[in-house]
Amino acid sequence: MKTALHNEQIINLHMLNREDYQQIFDYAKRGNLQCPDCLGSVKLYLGIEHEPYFYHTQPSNKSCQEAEIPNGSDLTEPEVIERNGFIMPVSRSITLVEASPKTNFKKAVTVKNIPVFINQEFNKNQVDSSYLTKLLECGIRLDEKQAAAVLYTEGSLLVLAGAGSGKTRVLTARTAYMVIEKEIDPQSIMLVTFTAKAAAEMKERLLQYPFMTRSNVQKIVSGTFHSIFYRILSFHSPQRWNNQKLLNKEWQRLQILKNAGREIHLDEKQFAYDLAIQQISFWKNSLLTPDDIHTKDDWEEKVKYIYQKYEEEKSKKGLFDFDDMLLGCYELFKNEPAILENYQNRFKYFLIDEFQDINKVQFELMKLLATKAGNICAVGDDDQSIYAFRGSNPSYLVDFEKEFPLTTVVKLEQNYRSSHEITASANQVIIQNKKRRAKKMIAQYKNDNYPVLFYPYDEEEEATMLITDIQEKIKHGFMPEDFAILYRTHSSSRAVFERLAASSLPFKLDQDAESFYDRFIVRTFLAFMRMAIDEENHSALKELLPSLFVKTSLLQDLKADSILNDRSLLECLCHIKTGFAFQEGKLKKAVPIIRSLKEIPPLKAIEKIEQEIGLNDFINKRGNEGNKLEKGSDDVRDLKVAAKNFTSIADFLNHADHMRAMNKEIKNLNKSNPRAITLSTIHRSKGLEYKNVYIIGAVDGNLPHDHALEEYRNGDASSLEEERRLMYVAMTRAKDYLYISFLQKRRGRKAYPSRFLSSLINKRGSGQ
Ligand SMILES: Nc1ncnc2c1ncn2[C@@H]1O[C@H](COP(=O)(O)OP(=O)(O)OP(=O)(O)O)[C@@H](O)[C@H]1O
Repeated sequence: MKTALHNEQIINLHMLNREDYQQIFDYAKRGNLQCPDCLGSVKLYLGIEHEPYFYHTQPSNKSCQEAEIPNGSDLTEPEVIERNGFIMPVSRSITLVEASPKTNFKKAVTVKNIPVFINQEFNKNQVDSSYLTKLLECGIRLDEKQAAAVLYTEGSLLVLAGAGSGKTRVLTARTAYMVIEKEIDPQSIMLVTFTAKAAAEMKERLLQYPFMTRSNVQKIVSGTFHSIFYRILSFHSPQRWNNQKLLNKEWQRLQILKNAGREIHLDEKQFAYDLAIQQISFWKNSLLTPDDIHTKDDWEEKVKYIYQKYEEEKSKKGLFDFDDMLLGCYELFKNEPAILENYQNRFKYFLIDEFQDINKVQFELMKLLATKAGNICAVGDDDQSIYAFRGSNPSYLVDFEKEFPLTTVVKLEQNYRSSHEITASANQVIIQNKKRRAKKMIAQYKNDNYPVLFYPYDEEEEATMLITDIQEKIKHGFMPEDFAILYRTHSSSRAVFERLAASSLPFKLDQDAESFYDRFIVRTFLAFMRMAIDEENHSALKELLPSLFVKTSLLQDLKADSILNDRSLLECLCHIKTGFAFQEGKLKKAVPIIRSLKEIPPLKAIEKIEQEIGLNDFINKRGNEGNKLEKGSDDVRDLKVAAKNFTSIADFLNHADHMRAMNKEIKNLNKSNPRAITLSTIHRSKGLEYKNVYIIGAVDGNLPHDHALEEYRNGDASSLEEERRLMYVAMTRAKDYLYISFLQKRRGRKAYPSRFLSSLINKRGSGQ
């Protein structure tokens, strides 16, 4: 059904402006739409599988007729007027829409452009081994390549493990084989994982192997690089490496850097300290002291200066950061050969997971320890290297044989996770990267569920469409834990969070994911609106003062003025003495503008704050515009998209407060709920798998991110390749169903499908 009644007026989906679909969806949700025929309540379907249509919420007694669209030859645009935000034909009839049909909706398409599936019987153990037979008896099956990697224990081994190829299975089966079958002392095995969670999972899985006892598992030295090397350091000098001296909070490090920055007059608000912190960590992990650095530009020169000062300050106070744990151990081994030898004699076998994410200091440490015994097994996938910003470098994996010339290489190319349709699509994306080791994932099965590419109008509709899809699937038997919604940066998840929060679906999100409405620039805009509806709002005033370049210390004067002269806090801004006539003039002008905000919808209010109060200046200074990933100006665009749904600022503010509270509640409630939909950045989803995966915001500027596109335009393709790997990681999390959203508008601007996927849409494929 393409028509419905709203306030006695016909709404026809063929006539509706594309951007109004969401609003109609919301009207329907509130019960404000009727069937033009039986006047029963109808809703709007806005999902992925079908084009939008109205449907009865209760079965209708009548067999309702569709309000027909004339089948005329008149395809000229009808005369239209705008009413209640909707475009309506001027001469319309209630039951008949006199207009030419125009379908604004772009239907979802499926990926078809992939090779046919060839059924291959790979999962047979062709290697004759009693160990493999024992494993099979316990239900643990290894394919030929996996078996080869498990049984090869002496010498250096590189396991190139494609996504979903069972590297965790290989690492655990190999460790169990060494301990149980080869009777290798578990204390001589070092098993390094990328996260503490992975280490715990590895131990848990090891216990499932025949004859592996808890005591054996506990004897294996396993953990992250940081945990293992920190244990070594604190054993040798517990005073120096006392964890009380660890700078474990980012603000602690920032404070030292900002103090150093003041010496060279760096503007605290404008200088991108968060990037500087990353750059310093990158240098440290690359074993570069300030003296080794040849700066590329003025920015790096400044970062180098504060890096030097940061190191001096730390050593003066005996403090250390996470990077120092690895550097400290590296220095210990270099300076104390006897200690190094001791560890070289103790550890005989090294297994390193996620080798593609290793950085220089980690690589050098492993080399120091492992070269003597020579039994090193590195497992990784260069296509899943996504931590370059932390100093990770896939070239240690790509060029592994240069450092360990007698290496045996085993390629695991069978993908046990995803269907052929998903695997082949992901292959097609990743082969376009130039810097990689050639390999190809081969799926074990096909299910005819081709990845779906869908075209929401904007972020709001994207959220609605995928929640509709999830609800439909749950009705058909899927569980909430079968779903993951993945995004490039956390800020892209605002609309999805809001839609999920309004539904009854359980969902979980990263513990460090702050609410969109808690972001600094967003809070500032909201403070203006709060002040407009409550002129005595003390905390809102405090929050907005910096954006007017008024010192918060003047807050006391404002309060005193308010009491003494009996005027509202907002009014007091007109009388405040800042010492600058120009600024006082601006404040006088700002007050009536702030007051006027309460009369207008929130979207208009945001524009007014930007343009008439002049917040753009403030955003330029304080909005982290120097940042690569998260800029204040982008937050303002996101805020406008969110505000579009509201007609009054009071409602919008209530909504924002509710969402902030929900963010905290959801994080507490579903922290460890295994029965929940996962909302996650792509980075955090690594290593995980779900039956259904939705990748949202797959458009140029987001994935690939703008910063990578800019670097590519300047001749450096490495970030773009890393972004493509992110897309690959996201796609390969899906087992059975994969949905990718091509927003038509992102942050209020026209958006274009991610260039990474053009080979899946166009027959001829694409370049970078
Ligand atoms: N030989 C096998 N036969 C059947 N299933 C297997 C086999 N090996 C692994 N699997 C299954 O394949 C899936 C992927 O395995 P695993 O999580 O170990 O992959 P991975 O290589 O670590 O993936 P990624 O690197 O993409 O995170 C798991 O569900 C695992 O149980």
